[in-house]
Amino acid sequence: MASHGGIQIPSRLPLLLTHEGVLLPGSTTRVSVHSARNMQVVRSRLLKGTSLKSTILGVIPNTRDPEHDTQELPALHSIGTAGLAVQVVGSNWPKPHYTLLITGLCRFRVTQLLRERPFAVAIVEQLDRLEQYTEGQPLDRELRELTQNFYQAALQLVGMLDMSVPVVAKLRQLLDSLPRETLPDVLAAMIRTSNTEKLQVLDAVDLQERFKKTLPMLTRQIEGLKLLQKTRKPRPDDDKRVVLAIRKGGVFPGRQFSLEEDGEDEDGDDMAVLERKVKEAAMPEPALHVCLKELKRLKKMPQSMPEYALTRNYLELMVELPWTKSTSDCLDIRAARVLLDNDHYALEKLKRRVLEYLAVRQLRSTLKGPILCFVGPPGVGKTSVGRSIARTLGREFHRIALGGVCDQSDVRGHRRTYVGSMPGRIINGLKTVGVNNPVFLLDEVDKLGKSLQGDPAAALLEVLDPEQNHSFTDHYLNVPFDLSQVLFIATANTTSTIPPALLDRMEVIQVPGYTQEEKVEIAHRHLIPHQLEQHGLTPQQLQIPQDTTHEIISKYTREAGVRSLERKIGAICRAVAVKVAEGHKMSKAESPGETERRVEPEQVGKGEDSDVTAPPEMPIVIDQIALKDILGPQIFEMEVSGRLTLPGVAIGLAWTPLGGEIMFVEASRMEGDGQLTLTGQLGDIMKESAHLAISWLRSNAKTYHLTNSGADPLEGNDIHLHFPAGAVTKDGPSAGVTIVTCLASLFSGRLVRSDVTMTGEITLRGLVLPVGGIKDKVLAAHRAGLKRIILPKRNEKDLEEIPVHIQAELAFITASTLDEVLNAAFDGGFPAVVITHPQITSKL
Ligand SMILES: Nc1ncnc2c1ncn2[C@@H]1O[C@H](COP(=O)(O)OP(=O)(O)OP(=O)(O)O)[C@@H](O)[C@H]1O
Repeated sequence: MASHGGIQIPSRLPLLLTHEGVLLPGSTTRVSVHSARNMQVVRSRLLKGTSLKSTILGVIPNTRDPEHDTQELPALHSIGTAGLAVQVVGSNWPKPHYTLLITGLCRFRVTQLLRERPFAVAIVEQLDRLEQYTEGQPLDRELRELTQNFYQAALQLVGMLDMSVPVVAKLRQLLDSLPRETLPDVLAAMIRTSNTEKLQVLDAVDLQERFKKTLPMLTRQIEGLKLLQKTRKPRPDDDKRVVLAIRKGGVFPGRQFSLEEDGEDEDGDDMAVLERKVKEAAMPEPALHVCLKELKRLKKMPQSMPEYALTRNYLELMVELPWTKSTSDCLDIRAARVLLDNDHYALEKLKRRVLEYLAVRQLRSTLKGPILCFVGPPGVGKTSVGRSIARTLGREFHRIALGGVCDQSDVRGHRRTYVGSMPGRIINGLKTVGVNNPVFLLDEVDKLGKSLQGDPAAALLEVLDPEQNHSFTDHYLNVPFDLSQVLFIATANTTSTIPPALLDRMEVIQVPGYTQEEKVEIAHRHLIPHQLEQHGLTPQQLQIPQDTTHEIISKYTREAGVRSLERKIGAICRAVAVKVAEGHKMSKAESPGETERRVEPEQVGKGEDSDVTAPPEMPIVIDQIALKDILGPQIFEMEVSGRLTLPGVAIGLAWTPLGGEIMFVEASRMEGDGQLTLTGQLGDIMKESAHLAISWLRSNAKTYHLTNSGADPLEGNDIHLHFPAGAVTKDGPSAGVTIVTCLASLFSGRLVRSDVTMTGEITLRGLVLPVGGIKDKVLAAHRAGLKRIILPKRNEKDLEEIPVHIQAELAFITASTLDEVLNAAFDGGFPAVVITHPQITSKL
């Protein structure tokens, strides 16, 4: 039996014949066992044997053992490696086989093959004679140098491997602890070498020769790694890693790149990056303090913990917030005026107020001013004026839609203890714009809701209050953020539903609806060019004359703003775009008849006939017929005419958040016992107005001849008052005069003038009090084609707001008493029998 450094292999060894891979001493490899002979070795030696000796096999490389017993054993490689089978794994699928894990012990030479079946057994001679080292014999100089060079190269190689510092340190330790003579075998097994090369190493029985054979393989590997590193793109934080490595004392020759294992590596990196970002975010002291604390916690947390992600998200938000980042204002009032004028037609009052506001801000260079709140019907340009303000100031713009928000945490965020907690809309907005002085448009403040989750309006109070908002604390952040540089603008459709405390902090600027003419101008200056651009059309392709715009406005839209007008123009553009794209002619396209009249007469008859592939005549001009083709039959009609043909109907004017409206009031009388029925979804104030009106008429019935026989017109009668469009809730006192007029018409049997409309609150004594929303109401009357408007006398001043050309088309009658109203509402007046009769009042 041969011996070597404590390893002693039996002189008779069962042979395992392998054909893939070469087992070298000092390394461990997996060997797949399929062939009959090898299977027998496993079964009889490894599975049955119980001694350590039986687990030592002679592994002969490069031999394919024949599948069938009949076939002769091929010539065997004379040198093999004695190996210790440390693990046997068997499987029956797809066919019975074993996988062995074998550790190479030492070389041997086959001296005599004892038998071939059922497995080969040979007498062997242990080859590795390494006593020179272990027994302290002096090495010859060449071998010593070789060994030293090899060791250095091995160190260099380990240093170049892309592994974490601890792994490299371990490898280094291993290199130091191994006897030097084993290094060629160990490293040849580790590095990228072919089977032939490994076979050469195995065959190099002489140690010196073995060093000589393996050293070039090692240097080749080092060169290869160097090349790889050169071609590899340096990562942005490579420098930092090297610095980190130096600090940790982990410098290895040739090692310049990553020092950590991949997974750990990225994480460690990320942490460092995050930490750097936290320090660079220029946050105020309290926020920085919290961040550093969280960062410390995060470093200790395993990634699998749910809190890890939460804390990380928090930190990432904190570093993204614009604590000190801001844009510089570039306000030039003259330029602002031009810009506002260019962006918006009309809106004079609003633009004037905005300019004043900006001018004051420029002079005082402070933000502590009122918060502007634009109140008006939808589509009148409130949002877009807000956007223009941001542009004039050169600031970022962000719109926060508050419609339907009924949870405090929408504004102020959720506490971080909640799963899925988020910051509120204010902080989110700041993160989006990335600066701390944007223009925030709080859209639809009047539509804030309330719920069990707290009142969002209360949270907004803090946001909007210049005294408090420098330390606004979002629940998610849990540290104050200075909002004092943010310019807040609010919009609403009505002030009535804005919480009073919020309204108190804002300066309301009413934005009334547009007149027909203004809408036409807006359409031609802004909406049509914008829609053309949106649809990829040019004015050379599509023209919409002013008459057509008038038609669209009066027949297809009924709104105070211009939003649905814009949509209709969009619909026209789409229809034309299809025609342009198809190459069809708009005129005599496919079908004769109406379609052929879609263009102006001059374009018809220019040889278009049935040429469907020819491009359409440019520009395509939308006339009334083309309009009907595209938008369909008109949607709205002047419904006034025809409805005033019976006594007991009058037209009033109402103000709604959507603008002014004309409102019909109908009354009918039937036999009964003096009951009053009111229908049409009326609010309390409206009901009171109805009762007031009835009372006044009853008390004045005699004066105006409203009864046939008795003193009370209600005697033996029930009265039903109806306000059509019952789906819409109506409230407010301004229908008082209309109800009186309607009932007066009913009782007197006279028709109200068909061109008259009115508004005004009444008192029991017959006085007419002023009401709001005059401009919107007048515009609605004008839209509806009514010519005569009865207003409370004290509202006369509001007429100034009405454009002159509209005033010219309307007759305004101002009244301070109901008597004046009735006289103006009926043709030929509404005379009282004895106007100054002293008994009238005494009858009350
Ligand atoms: N005076 C105007 N000049 C030019 N364009 C206008 C004007 N008024 C409104 N517009 C245009 O009308 C469209 C609707 O306006 P915007 O969205 O600002 O309405 P809004 O008043 O904010 O409505 P909402 O109350 O529904 O939010 C926009 O495309 C806007 O450019």
